[in-house]
Amino acid sequence: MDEFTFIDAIKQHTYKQSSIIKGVGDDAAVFRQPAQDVVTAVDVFVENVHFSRSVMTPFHIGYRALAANISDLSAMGAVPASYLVSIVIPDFWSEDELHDMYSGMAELGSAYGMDLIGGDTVSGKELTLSITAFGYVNRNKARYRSAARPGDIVFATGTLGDSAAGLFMLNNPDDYSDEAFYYRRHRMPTVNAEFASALDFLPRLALNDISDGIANEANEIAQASQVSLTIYEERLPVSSQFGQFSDEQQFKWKLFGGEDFELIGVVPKSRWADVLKAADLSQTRITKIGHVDKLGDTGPVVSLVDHRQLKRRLEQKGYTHLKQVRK
Ligand SMILES: Nc1ncnc2c1ncn2[C@@H]1O[C@H](COP(=O)(O)OP(=O)(O)OP(=O)(O)O)[C@@H](O)[C@H]1O
Ligand SMILES: Cc1ncc(C[n+]2csc(CCOP(=O)(O)O)c2C)c(N)n1
Ligand SMILES: [Mg+2]
Ligand SMILES: [Mg+2]
Ligand SMILES: [Mg+2]
Repeated sequence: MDEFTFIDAIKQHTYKQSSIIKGVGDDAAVFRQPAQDVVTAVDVFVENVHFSRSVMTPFHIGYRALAANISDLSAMGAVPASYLVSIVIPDFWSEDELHDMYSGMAELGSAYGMDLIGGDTVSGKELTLSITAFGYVNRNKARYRSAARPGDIVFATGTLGDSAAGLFMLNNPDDYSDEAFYYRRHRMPTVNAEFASALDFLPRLALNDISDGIANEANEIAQASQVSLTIYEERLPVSSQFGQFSDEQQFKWKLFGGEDFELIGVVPKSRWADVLKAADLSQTRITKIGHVDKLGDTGPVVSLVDHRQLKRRLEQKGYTHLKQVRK
């Protein structure tokens, strides 16, 4: 198989999105979307940073990479439409493994009516996958981190910490309950695109997707909106068997674990009932986890009220790349 046979094998022969004028097969793709705003995001996934072959099959690698991108589109309130895929492929990856990786993307992409419209294929030392996703949102309805105001409600979708728990369980097999559930939450995370776009009617809403851990994303909202946030530890939503892990693991995973691809949102109190209705329609679990406060004397702060009702600062830590000091 060479580069061109490979491209031929993974290319779609028809496109679901009517906006696509040219997909795979020329120097670039072309689409037209006159009425809406186009939302685009790119993320890169590197072997042994974002995934390890010991616990992820090629199918899962593809699936989760696209999930991370759809999650960013959801966090903007956009409806997913199409994606580009660039890969660096080591020699030892087989044709079947590559096709399985594309099947992982195609399975999730198809569920959201998305088309693969292009990409790039090169050989190299370490498997690296970069996906650029496109979505649409009604004009001026993209949801920004800067939309939070004092008095608003802070909420989260789904449950937190499951992906980090799943990764830990995959690496440290033991006698746990609900293993399959946690494995799946890590390998095939749910995304909240229907819920986010169902909130289109709201005049004001801030959203952020939880890729690095809610402590990080809550701080991003506080900084972008120039407000402070208070979050109650006891309200943080966790899965039914989460209690099987130590207190320390639970605390670390639900606040700093990341890769849950759930959403943290902020809405005016007066709109909470509308959010609950949209969540019900899209069968999304949502939980009120805190509120927005005025900017503190020292700037935007996120506080965590713990199970003993003690309030402390929730630092912006989580999964951060480039941590080492470099010149
Ligand atoms: N190398 C880069 N060049 C240009 N812009 C970048 C680069 N890296 C990140 N950005 C931009 O910085 C902002 C924050 O990016 P970041 O990757 O932290 O967000 P995210 O995709 O939501 O999070 P994550 O990657 O953890 O899922 C985005 O606007 C992104 O496009
Ligand atoms: C082998 C392996 N080691 C560690 C992790 C955990 N992990 C990697 S990247 C990331 C944050 C999101 O990344 P980004 O900010 O690049 O979107 C997290 C929580 C993993 N999944 N696999
Ligand atoms: Mg990113
Ligand atoms: Mg994001
Ligand atoms: Mg990150």
